[in-house]
Amino acid sequence: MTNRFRLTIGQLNATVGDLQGNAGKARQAWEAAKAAGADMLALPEMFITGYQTQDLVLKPAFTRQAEEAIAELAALCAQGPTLGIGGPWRDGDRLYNAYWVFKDGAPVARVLKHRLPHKQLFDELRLFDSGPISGPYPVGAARIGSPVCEDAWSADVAETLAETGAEILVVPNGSPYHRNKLDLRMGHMVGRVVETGLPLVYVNMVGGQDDQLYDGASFVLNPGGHKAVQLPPFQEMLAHVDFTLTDGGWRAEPGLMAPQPDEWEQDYQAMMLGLREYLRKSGFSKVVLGLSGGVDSALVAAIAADAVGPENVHCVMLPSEYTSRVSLEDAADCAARLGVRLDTVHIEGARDAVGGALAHLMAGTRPDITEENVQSRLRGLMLMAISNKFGGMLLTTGNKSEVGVGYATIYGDMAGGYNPIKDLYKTRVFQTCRWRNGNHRDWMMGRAGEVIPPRIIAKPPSAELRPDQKDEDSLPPYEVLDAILEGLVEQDLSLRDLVDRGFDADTVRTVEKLLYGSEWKRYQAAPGPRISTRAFWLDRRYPLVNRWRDRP
Ligand SMILES: Nc1ncnc2c1ncn2[C@@H]1O[C@H](COP(=O)(O)OP(=O)(O)OC[C@H]2O[C@@H]([n+]3cccc(C(=O)O)c3)[C@H](O)[C@@H]2O)[C@@H](O)[C@H]1O
Ligand SMILES: Nc1ncnc2c1ncn2[C@@H]1O[C@H](COP(=O)(O)OP(=O)(O)OP(=O)(O)O)[C@@H](O)[C@H]1O
Ligand SMILES: NC(=O)CC[C@H](N)C(=O)O
Repeated sequence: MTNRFRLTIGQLNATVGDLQGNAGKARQAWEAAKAAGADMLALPEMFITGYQTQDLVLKPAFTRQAEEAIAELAALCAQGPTLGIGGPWRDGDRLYNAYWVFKDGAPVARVLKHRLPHKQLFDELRLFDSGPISGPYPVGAARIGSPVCEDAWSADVAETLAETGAEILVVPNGSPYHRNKLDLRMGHMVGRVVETGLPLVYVNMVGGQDDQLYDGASFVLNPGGHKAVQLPPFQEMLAHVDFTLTDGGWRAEPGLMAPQPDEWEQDYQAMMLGLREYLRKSGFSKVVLGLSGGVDSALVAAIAADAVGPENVHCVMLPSEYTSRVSLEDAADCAARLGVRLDTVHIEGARDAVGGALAHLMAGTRPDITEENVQSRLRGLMLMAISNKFGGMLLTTGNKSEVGVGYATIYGDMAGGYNPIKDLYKTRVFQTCRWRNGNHRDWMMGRAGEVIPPRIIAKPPSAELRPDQKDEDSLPPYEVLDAILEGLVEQDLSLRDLVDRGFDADTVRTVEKLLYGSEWKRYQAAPGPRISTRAFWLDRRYPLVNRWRDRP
C-alpha cells in the first residue's frame, strides 16, 4: 500500500446557473490535477450550479440539467484522479445539497449535507432536505470523510466520520465573506481536528454572487490544529497538497502559506471584487456615477477604477447653484488623480423646467424638501440617460449609515444598479479612503498613490441640496449614528441597552424611528457587497409595515 496521497484543492469561481461553464472549469481543473499526479480533485460545495442558487434550485428542470451536467463531466473525467464536486440531487420528492464523488466515470459516493444553515443570509431548510450523515469513501490509499460546509461547524458529522473510518476530512464549502470570517472558520475547523485527531482540508469557492462574496482562503490543518497550507483570499487557484502516512495517520506536508490581509484590505478587496463580479456576471464592462466632490462618490469611483480600470469609469459632475467651488475643484482633482473621465452636466435648466411645469400645482406652497429632491432626481435621470446611451451601469453611493436611516432620495441618488459601499458605515468610509491612498495591490486596476484628495476626506459631509447644508444638521454625528446603528442592526440591542451604554435616549429613539421607517426604501435600493455580519437584505429581513417601536 502506498503511503502518499495528493489532493488538489480547486479554489475556483463558479457562476450561478452556468452549468456548462462550471462543468468546463471543473474539467480543466481535473486535467491539471491529473497532470500533477493527484489522487483527488476537490471542488467546492454546489460547484456545478454555482452558489447560492436561492429558489432556482427548486425548479425540477434546473436540478435535472445540473445532474446531467455532473454525469457528463464524470464521464469525461475517466482515467485520472477521483473527482469531488458539489451539486444537487433529487430523489423522488426529496432534494439534497450533495457532494458527488466519481472515479473513472463511476460514482464512488454521494455525500448528503446533514446540517442545513438557516441563519443570517442562509435559508437552506426552505430549499433542501437534510440527509443522513454519510460514511467515508475510499480514494487511493486513503479514506475520506466529507462534511459539507455547515456540517463541519459542529462536532457530530466529523465525529461520526472519524468513528466510521475516515482518515482525512475534506470539507467542500460555499462560505461567504464577512469581516474577519477566516478567524471564525479556523476556530470551528480547529475544533474538528482536535476532536477527531484527523487532518482537515477546507476547500472554499471564490467569486461574487448577488450581494455575497466567496473569499476562498482555503486551508489545510494537521491534527492538533497546526496549519500546513493557507491559500490567499479572493483569488482563483489550484493547490496540490501532499499527505504522508505516518504511524499516527495521514499528515499534510507544509505548502503555500499566504499571508492574510488586515480587515481594511479584506473589506476593500471584497467591495472591489463584489463590484467587478456583479458587473462581469451581469454582462457589463463599464460604469457611470455622479462625482460630487464628496467622500462617498470619491470612494466609489476609486473602487470602480480598481474593479474595471479607470478607462471604464465615467464620472459626471452635475452642479447646481448650491454646489460649492470646493466641490467642483475636488471632483475634478479626484477624477484627474484616478485617471477617469469627468463630464459636467448642469441641472439648473432642467430643474427650472420641472418647476415651471409644476408651477400651477405648487402655487401657494413653500419651497421644502420637494424642490431639494427634484435636484437629486434630475441627477438620477441624467445619469440613467447616460447609462442607457453608453451602456455603463449606474453606481449608487450611499454608505451603510445613510442606507440605515434612509438618508437618500428614492428615485434620486438611489437610482442605480449596484452600490459598492452599501455595507460600509460612514466612519469606516474615511479610513477606507486613507487605506486606499496608502496602499496599492496587484489586484487593483487603478493607479497607485493618493487617488482620493485628502481635502475630500477632511471636509464635513454635505448633500448640497440647499445653501450651507451639512449632514449633521439632519443626523447625529456619524460616530454616534454608527455606534447606535451597529447596536440596533448588528447586535440587536434594545433601546435600554443603548441608553445604558451612555447614548442619549432621544437620539437613540430617533435613530430607531429612522431605521424602521426606511425599510421600504431599502427594499427598493440597489444591492451591494456584504462585508458585515448583518448586511441589509438577506441577513436582515424586516417588515415594510411595522408599528412596533422599542420601549426606551
Ligand atoms: N412607507 C412608504 N412606502 C412607500 N413609499 C413611501 C413610504 N413612505 C414614504 N414614501 C414615499 O417616499 C417619499 C419620501 O421619500 P423621498 O422622496 O426619498 O424623500 P425624503 O426621505 O423625505 O428626503 C430625502 C432625504 O435624503 C437626504 N439626502 C441625503 C444625501 C443625499 C441626498 C441626495 O438626494 O443627493 C439626499 C435629504 O437631505 C433628505 O433628508 C414620500 O413623498 C412618499 O412618496
Ligand atoms: N453635484 C453633484 N454632481 C454629481 N453627482 C452628485 C452631485 N451631488 C450629489 N451627487 C450624487 O448623489 C450622491 C449623494 O450625494 P451626497 O452629497 O449625499 O454624497 P457624497 O457627496 O458622495 O458624499 P458626502 O456625504 O461626503 O457629501 C453622490 O454620491 C453623487 O453620486
Ligand atoms: N454553505 C454553508 O453551509 C454556509 C454556512 C457556513 N456556516 C458558513 O458561513 O461558512
